[in-house]
Amino acid sequence: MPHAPEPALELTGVGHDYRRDGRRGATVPALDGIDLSLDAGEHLVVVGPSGSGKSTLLRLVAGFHRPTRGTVSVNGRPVRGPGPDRGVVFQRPTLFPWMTVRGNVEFGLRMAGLARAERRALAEHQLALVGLADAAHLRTYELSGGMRQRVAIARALAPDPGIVLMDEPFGALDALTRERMQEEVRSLWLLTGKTLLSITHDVGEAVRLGTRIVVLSARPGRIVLDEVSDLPRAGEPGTHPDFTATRDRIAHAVRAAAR
Ligand SMILES: Nc1ncnc2c1ncn2[C@@H]1O[C@H](COP(=O)(O)OP(=O)(O)OP(=O)(O)O)[C@@H](O)[C@H]1O
Repeated sequence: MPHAPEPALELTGVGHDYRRDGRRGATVPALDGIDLSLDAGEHLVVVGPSGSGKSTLLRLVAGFHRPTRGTVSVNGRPVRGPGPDRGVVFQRPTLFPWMTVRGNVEFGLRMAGLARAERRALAEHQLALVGLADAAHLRTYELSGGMRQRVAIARALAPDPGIVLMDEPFGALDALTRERMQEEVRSLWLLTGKTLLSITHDVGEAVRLGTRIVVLSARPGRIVLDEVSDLPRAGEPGTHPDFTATRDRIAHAVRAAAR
């Protein structure tokens, strides 16, 4: 019998406690009892009230922290630190202002030791995918917020990571740009077939983008709802007849989780 493919992401019995500064032994329980298995090509969106451990979950997958309990694996390999198999996009893109757009996208590729011509070809491909082919020569201070976030996405995608992690990627953008970026990320996901894990406060965004939606409870964060959705694969998810009912159900779960 053929082997089932490894999950793209697997969390088993994951818990995380932060140590409180200056108080020996005192800890803040941020996450507890997280079991999650995500298939390649899915887009998992994590929602939950403030302080429910969403960013902590993403940081554990990114390898910025080691879990206090349990294990995190990406493509069957335990996560022991940050690595090129995971691309990260933050809420406020951390771009290098002295570099051009292309230089920023090439940065990780240069660190990985790729030759100049190869770096350039990959960067140009990614910039075209995010609609910035004509902006490659600009400095990042010449860009709008949405353009900066597109550069950050191109940079995360360039090394071809197995999974892309996005921590509130549109949280700092105005409503119109945010909507446009949601649509762009959905198209990019359909086009590239990448596995994505993102975090948002916006339940509508979660339903528009997530093929899997997980709701975390308030501290410590535990999974209170884990739902598969086909909406992002179907045309314009915001106009789908199931959109409103799904959004209301998830919003209700988030409100209940905050109590
Ligand atoms: N570095 C840290 N040291 C101590 N406590 C922390 C640290 N980072 C987060 N916490 C605490 O862990 C809990 C979970 O935080 P986390 O940022 O993961 O939640 P979140 O759901 O992403 O919140 P938000 O939606 O407000 O960004 C919170 O109570 C927070 O105060």
